[in-house]
Formats: sequence, C-alpha cells, structure tokens
Amino acid sequence: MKLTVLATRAGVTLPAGAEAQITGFAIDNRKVAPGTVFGAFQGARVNGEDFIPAAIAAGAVAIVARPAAVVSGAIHIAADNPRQTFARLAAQFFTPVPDTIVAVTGTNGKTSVAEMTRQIWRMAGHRAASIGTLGVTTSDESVSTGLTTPDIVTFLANMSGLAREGVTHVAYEASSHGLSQYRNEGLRVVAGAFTNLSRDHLDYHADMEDYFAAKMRLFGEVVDADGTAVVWADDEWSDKAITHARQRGLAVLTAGERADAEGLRLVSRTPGQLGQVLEIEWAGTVRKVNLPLIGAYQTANALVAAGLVLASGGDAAQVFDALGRLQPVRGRLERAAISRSGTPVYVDYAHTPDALEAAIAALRPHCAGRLIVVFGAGGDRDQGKRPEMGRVAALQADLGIVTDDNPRSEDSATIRAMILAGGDGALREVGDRRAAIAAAIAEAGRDDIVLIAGKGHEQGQIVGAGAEMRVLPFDDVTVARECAA
Ligand SMILES: CC(=O)N[C@H]1[C@@H](OP(=O)(O)OP(=O)(O)OC[C@H]2O[C@@H](n3ccc(=O)[nH]c3=O)[C@H](O)[C@@H]2O)O[C@H](CO)[C@@H](O)[C@@H]1O[C@H](C)C(=O)N[C@@H](C)C(=O)N[C@H](CCC(=O)O)C(=O)O
Ligand SMILES: Nc1ncnc2c1ncn2[C@@H]1O[C@H](COP(=O)(O)OP(=O)(O)OP(=O)(O)O)[C@@H](O)[C@H]1O
Ligand SMILES: N[C@H](CCC[C@H](N)C(=O)O)C(=O)O
Ligand SMILES: [Mg+2]
Repeated sequence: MKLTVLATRAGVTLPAGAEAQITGFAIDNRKVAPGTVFGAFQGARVNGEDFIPAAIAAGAVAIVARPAAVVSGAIHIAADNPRQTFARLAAQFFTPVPDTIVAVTGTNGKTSVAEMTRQIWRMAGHRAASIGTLGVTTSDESVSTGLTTPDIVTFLANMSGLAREGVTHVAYEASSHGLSQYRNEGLRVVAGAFTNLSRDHLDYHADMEDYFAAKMRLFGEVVDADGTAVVWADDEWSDKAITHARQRGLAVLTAGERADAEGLRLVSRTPGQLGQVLEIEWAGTVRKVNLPLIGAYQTANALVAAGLVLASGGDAAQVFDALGRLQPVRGRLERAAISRSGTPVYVDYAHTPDALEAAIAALRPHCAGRLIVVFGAGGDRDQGKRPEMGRVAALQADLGIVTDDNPRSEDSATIRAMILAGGDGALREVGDRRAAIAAAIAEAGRDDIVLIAGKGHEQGQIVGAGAEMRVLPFDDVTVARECAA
C-alpha cells in the first residue's frame, strides 16, 4: 500500500514528495522488514530513537519520530506526538476491522467487563471477541498476548485478523498504561466504559489525578465523538468521569444504585448461595435477573457490560436474558476446589487494596466460619499499595497469609515485609506460594473459606528480570486442587 494513501486517509502530513510502498509497521527495530514504517518512541526504559539507524538498515522506509530526531536514509514523518501519529497511520493499514468496537477502563473490573460484554453479544448471536489480560478471546479460543493492552501493532493486527475471521463485535480492555502510550488508537470506538478508580500503578503515574487523567483519555479522545460513555455511578470518581464525558459531548449511560433515570438503575441485590438476584430498572421497567455469579463487584461489572451492549445497539430483552446466563470469568472468584475437610477454595485476581477488599466482601456472606486469605504483591509495581493490602487483609480477613506473587527483579522477602508492615502484627508469613496455599487449606475447617488472591488466571511466577528473568510454571487453581486433595 502507498504511504501517501495511508497518510491522506489518516490526515497525516508527509514531507514534500515523500512516497514509498508500505509492507508493514513496527515499533521494535528487531521486527522491521523491508518496506516497514518504524515508530521511534521515547520509552520508560530506552529511547526508541536510538534504534532508527538499525531500523533503516533492516529496511524501514519511513520513520515516525519527533521533529528533533535524526533520520537519514528514510522518510522522516515528524510528529510532536509520534505514538499518536504512528497509530493513526497504522490503523489505515490494518483494515478492515470489526464494525462494533467498545472499550473499558478503570482500576478493577476491566477484564471481567470485556469478557461479559463478549458473552452477552455471543448469546445474542453475534461473532464476538474480547481483548485484554486474558488475551484475545473468542468463542473458540483464548490466545495470550502477554500484556493487558498489547502494543499498537499487535492490537491493530489482532483487530483486522478478527474481522477477517468474521468477528463483528469486539470489547477491549484499555489499561492506563495502554491509554497513555497510545497502544489502542485509530479505530472507531462506539462506546467506552469506566468502572472505578482506586490505588494502583502509582509507580508509573505521578498521583491519583494523573492516573485518572490517563484513564480519561478514553472519553476525551478514544471514544468516537458521537459515541457513548458508560459509567459505573457508585464510585467516588464517577461524577468526575461523567463530567469529562459530557464536556466532550458524549452520550452518558450510568449504571448502579446511583444511576439516573436514563440509566441502568440497580434497585436491589440479594445474595444467594450460588448467585444473586438483581432488580434492575431500565427505560421505566423494573426487571428481575438471576445473576449466576457471586459478589457485589460482579454485579457492577455485569451492569457495565450490559450498558456497553445497550449503548452499541443491543436489544434490551436479549441483554437481560443473557445476564442470567453469564459464565464465570477465569480466575475471578473462581471456585478451584473443595478440600477434604469441606472448605471451598477460591482463586481471585485481586492485586490492589480495593480489589482485595471487594473479593473478601464478596465471599463474606458465604462464610459461616473463618475467611483465610493467601496473598502477596508483584515486584516492579507500585510499592505503596503493599502496606494498604496488608491492612485490608488484617482488618477484613480472619487470617491473612502473606506470600510471594511475581517478585520480578525485587527481593521477595522485602516485598513481603512491606505488606506485613501494614498488617500490624496480625498477618502470618509463608514465602513459598505453594506452601502458603497448603498451610491455609490444612488449617481450614468445613465452615471456613480460603481465598487465594493476586494471580487469578496467571500460569507462571515471574522471578528475576532482564536476562535473568524466568517464569516458573504456577497456576493457583491447580495448586489449590493438589493441596485440597
Ligand atoms: C512501562 C511500560 O508500560 N512499558 C511498556 C512500553 O515500554 P516503553 O514504550 O516505555 O518502551 P521501552 O522499553 O522504554 O522502549 C522504547 C521503545 O524502543 C523500542 N525498542 C526497544 C528496544 C530495542 O532493542 N529496540 C526497540 O526498538 C521499543 O519497542 C519501544 O517502542 O511499551 C513496550 C512495547 O509495547 C511494552 O512492552 C512495555 O511493557 C512492559 C514490558 C510492562 O511491563 N508493562 C506493564 C507495566 C503494563 O503495561 N501493564 C498494563 C496492565 C496494567 C493493568 O491492567 O492494570 C498493560 O496494559 O498490560
Ligand atoms: N467492579 C469491581 N470493583 C472492585 N473490585 C473489582 C471489580 N471487578 C473486579 N474486582 C477485583 O479485581 C480483580 C481483577 O478483576 P479484573 O481482572 O476484571 O480487573 P482488571 O481491571 O482487568 O485488572 P488488571 O488491571 O489486572 O487488568 C478481581 O479478581 C476482583 O478481586
Ligand atoms: N496488570 C497488572 C497485573 C498484576 C498481577 C499481579 N500478579 C502482579 O504481578 O503484580 C499489572 O501489571 O500490574
Ligand atoms: Mg485486566
């Protein structure tokens, strides 16, 4: 495809007389082939501009980079925001894409909402997919990409690949990293959702306002100008999110107890043994839904997913019917085993203080005895959340066992000590994750519940970094079953 054609469609200005035949796009010089457009970005670790000569040597014909970058031997597409310009150009190359695309952001619940949205569409007869932490998921398979929001080239290539397979509806997860690095851009997004905001990633974002601002790029720029913002109304940050959406001129669909008259209002929620009964008001009618999932947080996610489907043209009767048939999302309050002494053992992906509190609260109504939590915190991630997670476990659980998550480059004992410091002496420490899970299960009786938090669906434990990095096979669900047997 000709570069001038891509640039015209993307509204990108090229240097006078520039033309080339484009065969692909890359942001890593090691993936450049002859005819590639290379995006040279200043990163958190290294400066992509240092790889421009190597990219040109490998055959790059055009480089998207800051005006100040030095480019010789290829077309320099100079841009003040190279990531955005690169995304716009690439989006013209990776076509066609599915007709109906929606996105979800928020600290917790993105994966669950994206997955539930996909399920609701599928039950309505659409070919649907979700892209996020679980990978690219269709009715047939789930293929992991390694990151929640893949890099822009993988993301766009996945989108056009799905369209070629006949997928018409996609829900994707927009992490704050992804949003601030323009990892998903250039597509028509008909609706975007905001679930909630609480402490996470303060290693990457300067403070909560900065973190929130990164998320609000979704409403400010990514969702189409005539699209809809779906907002969970019962969060502290909801009103601010609604204000952002209205300022941009988006339609707003609220969900929750505090939803407005045009929204999905949660009238009542009654927890049961295996699920919960919801009364939801929509368009003046109150409907009853038997949600087959436990936990207040899954009600929130299900309603946000319903909002995304309604906002993108879904039929209300089908949506409410589908809510009653939702399948659990992998690693989100997944019941992994029942131990020999009769203790249910749950695996959940809670890895923030707020999520840990939500997961414990979800299980509390089902627990006549003690609630025992096994958890840790990832290395090379926000350190400030560690004592807060310790405090939540010490206060909300009956026994908290602090163990290793993914230590990455950090010393695991130091990470545990930071968590323990928040627990004020109330927490126990068992570093080895398998031993910690075994200890919790051995200790629990038939009225107790064990919650293993932090790794959810993950299949390995990441130890070390760089050349030393190893992923040791580890699956909480499998280990729970082995220890329960
Ligand atoms: C901090 C962060 O988000 N880093 C991501 C980001 O890096 P960056 O742009 O800062 O890149 P960099 O490594 O400094 O390199 C700069 C540029 O040089 C290029 N390069 C680099 C080396 C080389 O030899 N050649 C080359 O061309 C790189 O491709 C890049 O374009 O872009 C890279 C390419 O897309 C990502 O792999 C990398 O993810 C790292 C591995 C990561 O751990 N990210 C996590 C924190 C993350 O993004 N997590 C969120 C989840 C959050 C949530 O759900 O709560 C996610 O969306 O997955
Ligand atoms: N709406 C919610 N409110 C509070 N906590 C939630 C909510 N939804 C999920 N959680 C908690 O957060 C955990 C992760 O859920 P999920 O994977 O859906 O979120 P996510 O936003 O995709 O996370 P990540 O940032 O890792 O991609 C769950 O296992 C649960 O403990
Ligand atoms: N998407 C989240 C996942 C955290 C999962 C937890 N197990 C950890 O490794 O910290 C992150 O990258 O921060
Ligand atoms: Mg996720």
